[in-house]
Order: sequence, then structure tokens, then C-alpha cells
Amino acid sequence: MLVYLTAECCGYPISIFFIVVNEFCERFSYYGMRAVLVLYFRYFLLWDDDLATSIYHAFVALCYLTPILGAIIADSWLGKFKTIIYLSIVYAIGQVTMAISTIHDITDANRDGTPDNFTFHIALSMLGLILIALGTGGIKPCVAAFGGDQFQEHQSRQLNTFFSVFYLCINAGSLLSTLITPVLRAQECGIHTQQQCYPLAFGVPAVLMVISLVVFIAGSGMYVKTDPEGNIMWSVCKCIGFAIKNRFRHRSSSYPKREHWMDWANEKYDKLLIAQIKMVLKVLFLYIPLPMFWTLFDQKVSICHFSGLLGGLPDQMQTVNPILILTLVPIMDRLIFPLIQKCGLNFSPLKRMTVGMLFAAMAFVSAALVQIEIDKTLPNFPSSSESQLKVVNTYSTTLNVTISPNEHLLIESFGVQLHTSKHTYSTISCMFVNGYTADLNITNLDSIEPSATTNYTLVNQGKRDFVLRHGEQWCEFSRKFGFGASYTFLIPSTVFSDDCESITEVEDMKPNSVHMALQIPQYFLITTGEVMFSVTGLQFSYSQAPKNMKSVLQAGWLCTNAVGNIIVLIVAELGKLPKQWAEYLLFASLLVAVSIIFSIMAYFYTYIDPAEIEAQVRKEQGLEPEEMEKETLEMEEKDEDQKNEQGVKQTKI
Ligand SMILES: N[C@@H](CC(=O)O)C(=O)NCC(=O)O
Repeated sequence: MLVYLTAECCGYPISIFFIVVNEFCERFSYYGMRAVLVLYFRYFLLWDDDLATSIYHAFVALCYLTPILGAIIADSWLGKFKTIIYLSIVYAIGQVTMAISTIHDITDANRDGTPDNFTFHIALSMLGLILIALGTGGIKPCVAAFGGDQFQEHQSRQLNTFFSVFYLCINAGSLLSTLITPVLRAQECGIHTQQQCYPLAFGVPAVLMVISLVVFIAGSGMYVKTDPEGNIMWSVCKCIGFAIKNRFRHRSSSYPKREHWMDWANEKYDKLLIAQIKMVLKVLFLYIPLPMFWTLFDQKVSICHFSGLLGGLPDQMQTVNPILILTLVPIMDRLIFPLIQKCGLNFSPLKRMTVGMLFAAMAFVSAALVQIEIDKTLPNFPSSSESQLKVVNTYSTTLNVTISPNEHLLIESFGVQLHTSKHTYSTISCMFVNGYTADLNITNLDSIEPSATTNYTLVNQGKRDFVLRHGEQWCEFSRKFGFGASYTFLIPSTVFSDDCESITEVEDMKPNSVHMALQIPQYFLITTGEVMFSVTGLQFSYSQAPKNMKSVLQAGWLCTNAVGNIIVLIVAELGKLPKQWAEYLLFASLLVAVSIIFSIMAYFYTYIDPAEIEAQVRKEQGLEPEEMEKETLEMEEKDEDQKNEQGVKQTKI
């Protein structure tokens, strides 16, 4: 038996330090790149919103599917240490490729500030993204499991704390990068022309990934490294296949039943392998309902109605989650869970996960209630059989407009009339209407021709100044904008003679009157749910996995997230309910139903100590652990030669 003597600090293996720093840098790299990815698609590659979000979601889903590949490589071939190193190199190359793809000067031959060969930039960035997805997903199940491997049996308390600290590092990396990379992007840089600095915004995450790799390699001498026991995944598949085949062959009622269907592999496969497969299958079965949690969790941004809560932009709202995680994980670990334990309650991991799901469901109920309040303040939008017509009178007197044989609108001079009709009219909407006799230039907008309108332009909340110009003439006006409101400004022909005084403001949509603080419970509930569900799930997946399949079970856990992401994509394609609050309630009800199913499954789950079971099976077989490993390898070789399965041999009992 191999005994590792690891250097410790305060009861923790020192090697853990390298692993958590590595995770911090890697998550910085990943979330930093993600924070500017959609902006890059929209404003650099000039993709439309739909294409940009679809590719973004496909990329995120891929990142959560590749862990299976990483886990197979680690547990069956290279071991976790080498897998992390090789796939981190692939990851870093991907980040560098991505950063290079954002340098507009590479193809900007005519030096007009925009790339001339979009195909080149698209191809390079897609290659970069595929490498990143392979790297980040591939190492993900290995790093957490490798961290767990560093602990000895007597360090089980420290092991649980490790997973919490690991989660804190993920969120510290995510928080910093989500704050920093959008700022880097907003800088201007370039060789021939100065443009938004995407190369810096993607370059810094690439540097962080290289640092992550260097830190990981630096700890090399201190790690506990376990080599894979042959091609375990292949053995698992063959063993399961044989159990199914053998069960089918002995389907007649004359054969005695066996306790578990995997016991039908007893004739040919090692008892230890069968015991290990049983452990893994039991946990994977338990994971079946879990994607529903991620389906709700991945929509957390959409249940946060006002991006102005922290005075920031919608992109920066993504930082609320990691901030709350950084606060809630220590509170839960140090205060809430010990308190519950002191009260004599058994708050087991699966109970925590169920409660986490209920918290996420409550977040959606809370979002539905807020949405109902918001809906009360919104104007009546046309239904699917209606359309809305806006008529602007820039004439000097009141006008009578006939819009259908029987319907008349009276519109005062420089007035706006919104008219909803059961017939089909095209909607006319505008932000500025130019009633001046010549072209006008308005701050941050293109010039508007006489009697023309601008599109609705997004402006930030609060007081904003506008300057109107025509040749040498100009005037200035300012307005205060309420969050969620929409206005039309009517510019009369006298605009310069009265110094912008005569500009008329029409409120098309009222500002939000629902208090922003109402969304605090949503953030709080969904993040509390995440702490209970996600951190516990990470620990649970490690603790219930046999030694040689730790990465595989981590990958199974991450897969629940991938499936959740895919459900979000499918739901988005299938369409939405007419009322947003109804959709939130539907999701909440589904998650409550799923959490009830999960709690029933959890009730029948018996927690195990994989090491103990493995030792017990070995004892039953009268084998010392090292002999056992040798035996498994021999079995593997024998298995390869055994092409003819006709005569089932009893190799071991
Ligand atoms: N809370 C998230 C991070 C974020 O959304 O900023 C998290 O911890 N995710 C887990 C991960 O492994 O990235």
C-alpha cells in the first residue's frame, strides 16, 4: 500500500495552496473571456443578437460537456496530474488564439479601423473557443478531484472546508475578471487606428491561464499523484455490457434472482470492480433530476429586473452572484450549518441539496411577484391580433387624422397620439422627431433629416445633456431619465431661436415605480440555493466516488449543468408564455416537483465510505491492496485475450 507523507500547514496539505491558486487564475481566465465574448461577437464580428447569444450558449454548453472527455483521459490513461497539465496547455493556446483573433490590425489593410477579412477572424476565434472548451471542461473534473486526493483519511473535516475554499476561489476569480475585462475592453488600442481594446480584454485572461499552468507545475513536487489503474472506463463499459448480456441469458425464472443487476457480472468480473460500478451508478441515478436546478440557475440574470441596483450596467450585474457567494459560503459554513447541527438536526448533504433547490424555486416565485408589480406599471402592449400606431403632428395647428373609415384622432400641434387598433398598422416609434427645416446633429446620434425620426436610442438612467447642431447654430438641453421609461422628443422649427426651450417631451412609457430593493430577495435566494446545492454537490460527488473514478463522478456532476444549459436553449426555442410572471411560476413549480422526487430518491440513498467498501471487498477476497491491483491488471490482460465468451469462466469469487 502506498503511504504519502505530505507537508502540512494548519492541518491542510501545502499542495492545496497551488491547486486553489491555479483554480483562481483559471476561473479568472474563463469568466473574464466570457464577460466580453458576446460584445466581441456583436461589435467586432458584427453578428446580430440572435447569432451572438446562440453561439455563446453553445460554447457554454460545450464547456460543460467536455468534462466527460477529461475524466476519461484522467481516470483511464494519463492520471489527473498529467491530464491537467496537457489540457491546460491546450486551454492556454486557445486563449492566446482567441486574443489574436481580436486584433483588427491583422487584416485591416485599408486602415479604416474595421477588419477586412472577417472569415479569418471568425475562423480563428472559433478555433480558439473550441480549444478553450476542451481545456476548461477537460480539466474541470480533474482539478477538484485532484485537490480532494491531497487529503489523508484523518483530514475529512479539512477536505470539506477545501471544497468551500475551492468554490470561494472560483468566485473570487469570476468577480475580479468580470469587473476588470469589460474595463480593459473599453480602452482604445491599435497599431494603425485606435479601436476598442479587445486584444487586451482577451489577452489578460490568456496571461492568467499561463500563470495558472505555471502555478500548478510549481507545486509538482508536493502533490499526491495517483496513477490510473489501467483503462478503467473501458473495463467499466465491458463489465456493464457483460452484466446486461448475462442477465438476459438467464432471464428464465428458474435462475435465482440476484441482489443487484450488476451482480450478473460476478462470473467474469472482479468483485471490487463490480462494487465500484455499483457506487458510481447509484450516484449517477440520483443525479437524473438535478439538471432542473441548473435550468433555473442559468436564467438568474433574467429574473433580476433592474440592472441599476448597484448603479451599474447589465453586464456588471453578473458580479452580484460571486459577491454574494463570497459572503454566503463562510456564513453557511461557519454559522448556519454548525447551528443546525447544534440543534440536533441531521442536515445531510442530500437534504442540503434539496433545500438548495427549494431556495432556487423561491427565487423564481419572488421574481414572479415582482414581475406582477412591474406589469401593473407598464402600458397596455398590443396583443398578437393588435398593432400600435404612433402619429406625430409637427404641423402648426391641431390636425384631424382619419386612420380607418370610422376612427379619428385629434392631435394637437406637436402632440403625439398612440393608437391601438384591432387592424394591422405598422408601428411608428421614435426618440427624436426633427421638425426643423434642415438636417440636425444631436449628441451621440447620426444626423437627422427634416421631418425624420431617430430610432429609440438607449440612454443611461439619470440626468443627460444633449447638444443640437446645425452648421454654426447650436443649443443645449438636458432631461432626467427614469429607469425603464421611454420618451419621444419633438423638435420644432423654432428650436434655435428659443434656445431649445420649445422641445416637447412625450413620455411613451412611464419609468419604473417598483422599488429596486424588491429584487434583493431574488439574488439572495438564488445564491443561497447555489451554495447549498452546488458546493454540497461538489463535495458529495467526491466523497461518494471510488478512488479510481473520482474524476468520472465529478464529470457526471458537471454534466447535470450541461443538460440544464441545453434545456434553457430548448425552452428558448420553444417560445415563451405570454406572461413573464407565469413563466417564472411554471419554472418554480417544476423545480419544486423535481425537488420532491429528488428528496424521495435521497431518502433511499445510503451514504457510503468508498474506501471502506473497497477494503471490505478486498478482505473478503483475502487480498492485500497491492496484490489486488496486480490482480486487476492481470484480469485486464486476460480479458483482452478472451475473445470467445461462450464458455463463461468463473475467474474469482
Ligand atoms: N457562482 C458561479 C460563478 C459565477 O457565476 O460568477 C460559480 O461558482 N460557478 C461554478 C464554476 O465552477 O464556475
